[in-house]
Amino acid sequence: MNEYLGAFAGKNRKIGIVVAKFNELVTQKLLAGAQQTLLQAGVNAADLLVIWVPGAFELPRVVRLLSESQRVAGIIALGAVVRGETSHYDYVCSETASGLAAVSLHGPVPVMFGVLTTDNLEQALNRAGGKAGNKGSECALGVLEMINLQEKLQQ
Ligand SMILES: Nc1c(NC[C@H](O)[C@H](O)[C@H](O)CO)[nH]c(=O)[nH]c1=O
Ligand SMILES: CC(=O)[C@@H](O)COP(=O)(O)O
Repeated sequence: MNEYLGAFAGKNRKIGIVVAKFNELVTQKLLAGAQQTLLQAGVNAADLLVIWVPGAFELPRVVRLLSESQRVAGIIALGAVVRGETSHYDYVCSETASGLAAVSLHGPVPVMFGVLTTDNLEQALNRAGGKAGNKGSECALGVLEMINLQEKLQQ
């Protein structure tokens, strides 16, 4: 697990975790998975900056502000978008995904897409520490890898 730390270790650089409150039953589990994995990898708890937003649609703006703040070396965006009766789901998913992708592509730090987009709550829970793993934990390993890659490519 420590191989993920690489250039990150000993730099006291922070990792931002921006979490949507909507479907908090799920997103709390995603956050716990991300935090546990980062701590197991050797990141200090004091170097984790957790910010809550109302829903997934608000993730891109706050992630962009955090990215541009120069306070963190990488960001994990966490959310759970569960299909309802209308097309609202489609717009929330597409705009959240494209917004976060733009911040990761054009901003100064890597952004991990940890937003579940599911047809029902069961599918979401299965991906937040259930039988299909924990998307938050996956993003934690990914953000460390991306930080290290960026460090090497910018040397
Ligand atoms: N239905 C879900 C939402 N909807 C709320 C939006 O994300 C947004 O907060 C609202 O449209 C106001 O701008 N958000 C989720 O994260 N998950 C959902 O299932
Ligand atoms: C993803 C959503 O915004 C969704 O939960 C909203 O539900 P509905 O389409 O029934 O209004």
